[in-house]
Amino acid sequence: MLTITRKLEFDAGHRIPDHGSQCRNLHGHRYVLEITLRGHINDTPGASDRGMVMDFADVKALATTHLVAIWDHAFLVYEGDTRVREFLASMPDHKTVVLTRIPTVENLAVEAFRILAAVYDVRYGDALRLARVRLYETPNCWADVDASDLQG
Ligand SMILES: Nc1nc2c(c(=O)[nH]1)N=C([C@H](O)[C@H](O)COP(=O)(O)OP(=O)(O)OP(=O)(O)O)CN2
Ligand SMILES: [Zn+2]
Repeated sequence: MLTITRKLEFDAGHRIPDHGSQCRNLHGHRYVLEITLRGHINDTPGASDRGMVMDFADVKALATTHLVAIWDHAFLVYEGDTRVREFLASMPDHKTVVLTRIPTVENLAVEAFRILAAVYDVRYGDALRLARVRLYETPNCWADVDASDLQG
């Protein structure tokens, strides 16, 4: 078994409602998402992905469908942030994602892990596991969620 990692990027707005400093303001980030998968190298003769744990193009496609396309250019808002939710709802067709937790990078990384882990569980079972999600909020700030962090 070994791991591979695919990096994707997306832009999103957020705020941390009770933050004591400037992060309570509406602002955005170019988030960098690193998806790490653990599996065996495919050695099936003639297979398109022979020699690979998973084709990076397929890693990208799955993550885009189930997460990145949904969060990209959206405003990620805490469900309890009623003032901002009302404001966003007043704008026709605004792309808003309502989250059950405050959109810190820690909570977003956990949510991303849960979404992607469910996708890999259904498709691949034990053959291919989501091992880690790393989410950068800025080049200097990030959160890691490892599979062992969410067990139990
Ligand atoms: N533990 C956390 N701390 C902070 C979070 C977070 O999600 N988890 N988020 C923020 C702000 O939203 C913001 O994204 C961070 O801004 P800032 O501290 O300014 O980050 P920079 O990398 O731009 O900092 P520099 O000092 O400019 O390098 C705050 N805290
Ligand atoms: Zn921020």
